[in-house]
Amino acid sequence: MPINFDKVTYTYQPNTPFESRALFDIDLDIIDGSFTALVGHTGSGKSTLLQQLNALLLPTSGTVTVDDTIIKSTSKGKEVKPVRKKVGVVFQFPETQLFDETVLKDVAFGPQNFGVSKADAEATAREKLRLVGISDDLFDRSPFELSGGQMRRVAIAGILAMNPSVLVLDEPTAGLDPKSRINMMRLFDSIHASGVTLILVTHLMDDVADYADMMYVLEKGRIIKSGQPRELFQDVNFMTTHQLGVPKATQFAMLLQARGQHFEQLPITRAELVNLLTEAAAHG
Ligand SMILES: Nc1ncnc2c1ncn2[C@@H]1O[C@H](COP(=O)(O)OP(=O)(O)OP(=O)(O)O)[C@@H](O)[C@H]1O
Repeated sequence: MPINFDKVTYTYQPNTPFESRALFDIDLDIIDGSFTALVGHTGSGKSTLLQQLNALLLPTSGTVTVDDTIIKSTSKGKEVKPVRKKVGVVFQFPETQLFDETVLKDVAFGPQNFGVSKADAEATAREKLRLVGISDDLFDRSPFELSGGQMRRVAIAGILAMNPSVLVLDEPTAGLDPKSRINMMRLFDSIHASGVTLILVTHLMDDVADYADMMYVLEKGRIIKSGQPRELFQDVNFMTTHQLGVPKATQFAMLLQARGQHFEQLPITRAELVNLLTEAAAHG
C-alpha cells in the first residue's frame, strides 16, 4: 500500500511559548511492497514522522496520503480510522503496552475492537502468535509471566492480528541480545516477503544494508538524503560526517582498500564482501 507525504510540517504546542517545529517540508514516497529504512539521530523527528503514518498525529500543514485516504490538519477521527487498521505501528518497547489477562486475549483484542467476532479474532491471534514463534502452551498464560523477548513477540503478534498492509517498526530490536535481534529481523523479512510494506526506524546500518531497499536520512526535522542503501553507503564521507556510520562490511572493505585492495563498488553486506574477496582470490 503506497504512502505519500507532500510538504508535511509538524509543530508541537503551536501558539504557545513552548511551540517547537519538529518536521519541515517532508516529501516522502513509500512504494507499495517496499522495505524502507528511516535513519537519523535522537531528536531528528523520526517518532514524530512515524506517528503521521497512521494519523496518530495530524500534519500541521501539508498532506499524508495513505492508499486513498488523505490526512490533513483538519481531518476528523472517523475519516482516518481506516488508516489505523491498514498501518500497524510497533512502537519502541511494545511489550509495555500489553494489558490483558492472557496472551491469546491480548492479541485478539485489536481485531475484536474492529468488529471481528471473538472466534475469528482468536483464530487470527493463534495464527499470528505461531508466526512470531510463541508456542501454543503459552496462549493461556498471563503475558506478564513471559520473558522480555516473548512479551515483545506477543505485542508484535497483536499488531499483526490486524492484518496491516503496512508495518512500521520503531527500533524493534532495541535491548535484545544479538541472536534474538537476528531472529527478529528475519521474522520481519519474512513478513515483508509475504507482501507487507515495511518501514523500519533504526540506527543499525547493518540492518539497513541487509534488508532495506530504500532509505531516508532525517536531520533536524528535514530529509537531507534519500535513495537506495547501496548508493548512500558509497558516500562514506556523508554517512560518517552525519555520524550515522556505514555497515560493518563496508568498514572492513575500506580497511582493505587502504591496504591496496580495489573494489569497483564498496560492498554493504557481509555476503557481498565474502563474494568479492573470493572472486579476487580466484583471480590472483
Ligand atoms: N510532545 C512534545 N512536545 C514538544 N516537543 C516535542 C515533543 N515530542 C518531541 N518533541 C521535539 O520534537 C523534535 C523531534 O522529536 P522526535 O521524538 O520526533 O525525534 P526522534 O528522532 O524520534 O528522537 P528519538 O530517536 O530520541 O526517539 C525534538 O526536538 C523533540 O524535542
